[in-house]
Amino acid sequence: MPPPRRAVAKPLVPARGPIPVTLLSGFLGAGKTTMLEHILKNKQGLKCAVVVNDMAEIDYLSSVQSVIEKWEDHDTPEEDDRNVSHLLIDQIEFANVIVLNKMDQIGDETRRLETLKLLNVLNPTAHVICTTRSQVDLQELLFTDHFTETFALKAKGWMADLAPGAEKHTPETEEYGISSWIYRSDQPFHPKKLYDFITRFFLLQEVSEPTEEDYAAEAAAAEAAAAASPQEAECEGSSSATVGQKRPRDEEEDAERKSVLATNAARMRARTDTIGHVLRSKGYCWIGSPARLGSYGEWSQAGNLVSLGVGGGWGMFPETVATVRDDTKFIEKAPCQELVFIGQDLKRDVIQAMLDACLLTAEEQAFLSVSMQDAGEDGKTLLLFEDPFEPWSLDNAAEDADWEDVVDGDDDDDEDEDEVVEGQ
Ligand SMILES: Nc1nc2c(ncn2[C@@H]2O[C@H](COP(=O)(O)OP(=O)(O)OP(=O)(O)O)[C@@H](O)[C@H]2O)c(=O)[nH]1
Repeated sequence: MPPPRRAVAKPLVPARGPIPVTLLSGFLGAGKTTMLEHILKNKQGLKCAVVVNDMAEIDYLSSVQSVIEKWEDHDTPEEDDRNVSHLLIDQIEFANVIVLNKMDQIGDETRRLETLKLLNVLNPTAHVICTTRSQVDLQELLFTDHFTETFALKAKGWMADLAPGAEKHTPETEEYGISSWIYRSDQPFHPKKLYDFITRFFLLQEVSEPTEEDYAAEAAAAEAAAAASPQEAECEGSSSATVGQKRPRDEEEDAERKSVLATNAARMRARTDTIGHVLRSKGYCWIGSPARLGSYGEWSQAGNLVSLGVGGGWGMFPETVATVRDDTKFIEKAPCQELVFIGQDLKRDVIQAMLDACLLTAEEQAFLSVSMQDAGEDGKTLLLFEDPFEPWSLDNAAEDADWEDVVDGDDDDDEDEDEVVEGQ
């Protein structure tokens, strides 16, 4: 009698055609190598080539179970333009499949559901798979044919929230206190008040496009460093006599780092106590300085860090992606505030009241309108309110916008150019 025929698994990938690519990313220790081994040992006839891009310098060890705490504790803005929180959130928002590994490490069912809920709010369209030792059905992971740029853009929960009519879909009940909420206003912020709000609760990282001068300064610095390299080499050599001892510069850096961490912790406490556990906020803001009125500010917060910089002119406002089909489109947008807040036990009323208090008062707005009307084209150079933010590079942004359209004018002839309104 012939031996029974062994069942041969159906290959996942067709013999011909383009080679499918799967991008696997995650923090150190998440279980990527374990997953790769699982993939490479597959019994489904799947032949895989692996290209590794090791980002070992990002010193981060976390299972997603502890994501909430890690977001708060490991912000290191000086080491990476995007801090660890932003990196983690970018990965979650971009993914079309999220593998939540090390489930054996999550003993608490509530914690598990809380994490799943959070992932769903951050990225409502991703397929989430819970695994232990990365044991995932490869059908769910590879060759899914899910990726399109539109899908990746749409995946961002905050963008879906900003889409017209999206609020209707927000569930009334908030499981585990995790929710998203939008702050909106059609009035500009007072720059100093907004700055104070941000720096009371977060670390602020101002993002600016490099200018021609920045490039020139960078090139000059590189040239100077190259010219000075023999001396530097000498210095390095002499420091070998003090092996094992910390150089003064290291101590200074340590002290600075400790101070950043202390500030971080204090702001996190203030934030949680006052406005709730804000994990993510993102959107567009409008700042009432004459030089900024024609541009929207792009606001992106994850954990302790708020990144803020000029996004573009209001005439080039990106259409919310939920309405985008194949391409990114731009629309004319009336200047406004649209900030999505995602978090746990958000104190919406407090955030609403505090941000409302950052808006220009009716009196300030009238003063702004009149001053700019009177100053004409020079209005953009007026400094009407204290503005601690770094100047925005308007090369690619507000120069294109018809900034005068965004300010109501009247016939009052107040001509106090360059006047700073004290105490406002
Ligand atoms: N308890 C538990 N341990 C796991 C699980 N998955 C992986 N591990 C272990 O976690 C450690 C890290 O796993 P790796 O697969 O090396 O993680 P990685 O993401 O490749 O790590 P890096 O290469 O450092 O980025 C190893 O000791 C694994 O055996 C799991 O589901 N549960």
